[in-house]
Amino acid sequence: MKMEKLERPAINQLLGELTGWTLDDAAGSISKTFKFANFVEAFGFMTESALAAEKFNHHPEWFNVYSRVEVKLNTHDAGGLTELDFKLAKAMEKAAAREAIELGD
Ligand SMILES: C[C@H](O)[C@H](O)[C@H]1CNC2=NC(N)=NC(=O)C2=N1
Repeated sequence: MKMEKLERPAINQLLGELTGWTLDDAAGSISKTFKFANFVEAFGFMTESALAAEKFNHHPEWFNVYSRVEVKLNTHDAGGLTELDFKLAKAMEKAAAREAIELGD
């Protein structure tokens, strides 16, 4: 997996393959707030995402209250976004889809 910091055209292309993620250009990160039906579903999502994160050796910055999980992804080693962030974002999308109900942003 490449660890080069991505430039804006590549970021826009990869962002287009995701749903509901926001680019913070200044911070060099992407964010999404996942909302579930309850804490168990939110935590199921976090558990599955954590396993993906370990597999990729790429870890999210996130904040959970009850059924809401706010996620921010960037590559601190590269000082911005890399393909790893988008790989993890896709894995998190899959993990969210596997929970019974994802209420959206
Ligand atoms: C030493 C260790 O492999 C690195 O610090 C990894 C771990 N997980 C990571 N996670 C994220 N999000 N960014 C990184 O740069 C990163 N680096």
